[in-house]
Amino acid sequence: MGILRLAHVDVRTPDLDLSAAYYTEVMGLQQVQRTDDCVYLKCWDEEDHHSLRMRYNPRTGMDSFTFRVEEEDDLHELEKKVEAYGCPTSRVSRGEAVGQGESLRFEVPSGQIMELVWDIEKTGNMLGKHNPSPVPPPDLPGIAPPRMDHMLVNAEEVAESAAFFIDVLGMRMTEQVLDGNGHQLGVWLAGNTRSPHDIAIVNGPNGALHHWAYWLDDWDHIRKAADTLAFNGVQIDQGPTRHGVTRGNTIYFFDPLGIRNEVFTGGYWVDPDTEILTWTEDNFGKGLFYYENVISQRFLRMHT
Ligand SMILES: O=C/C=C/C=C(\O)C(=O)O
Ligand SMILES: [Fe+2]
Repeated sequence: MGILRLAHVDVRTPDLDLSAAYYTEVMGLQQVQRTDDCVYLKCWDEEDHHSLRMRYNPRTGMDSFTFRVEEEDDLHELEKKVEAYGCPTSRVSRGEAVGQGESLRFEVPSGQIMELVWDIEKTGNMLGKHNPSPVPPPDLPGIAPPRMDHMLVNAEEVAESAAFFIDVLGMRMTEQVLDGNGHQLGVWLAGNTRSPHDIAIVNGPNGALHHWAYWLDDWDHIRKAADTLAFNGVQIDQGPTRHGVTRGNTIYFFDPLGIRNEVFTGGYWVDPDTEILTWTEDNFGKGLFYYENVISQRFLRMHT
């Protein structure tokens, strides 16, 4: 019951061709559909219609992010809870969005538009369902991650936002960073997955997207991703390095329009009863970048 996992991120780009070229050739995603003003992309091991929608608009930004719920009825249950909290909701009917049926939309307390959906068009991964190969075709261009992993949004009031995701939407907190007064500066939240985070919220401007991340299967693929990024002249923001929070290995970098991407691997498994890990502000540097123990102004202040 409730929130299952991240489904897709919908962003705007002033240069659809450039963005599509980067996400197919450098990131190595599959372009699944193109309309007049939108490109739909997915990773090779994803079953859903798409995990990224890029829409032409003169201004770069995030339109919305979508989580999948476990059961059809969850949309109705969560609609009541979100309304009771005081966020107005609206329904997007079947046929209005490509690749999915009816969905529920609302603005989260930190200003981003969130969407919940159960009915997603399943187009299958690249391996098929009969005698599937364990690996994708060897000639996929670019980084070619198997799937999207998580995203991070900013909030001026992290605690208020975290309470919404936990108390109203029913997500579980796995880690948090507290300032000297015990106020949350960052929280890491999981849906019904074994991941240490499906979404994280860190202090910053309301409405902002900090990054979304693709999963890679091991640390060696992170190293190869760094080679691919450097070869293609992509601006690397941080890494390759390790997170203290989640224990994951990571690289952050920017797409051609300045949207931050991450590739991520490792991290631990969480059970529903795993205890919350807490970081103090004086260890925030290690929490984010365990080796460097310092967070750059660019990492803290650049958002989409
Ligand atoms: O302030 C940003 C914190 C980023 C942390 C992660 O991207 C992560 O844990 O995956
Ligand atoms: Fe991340």
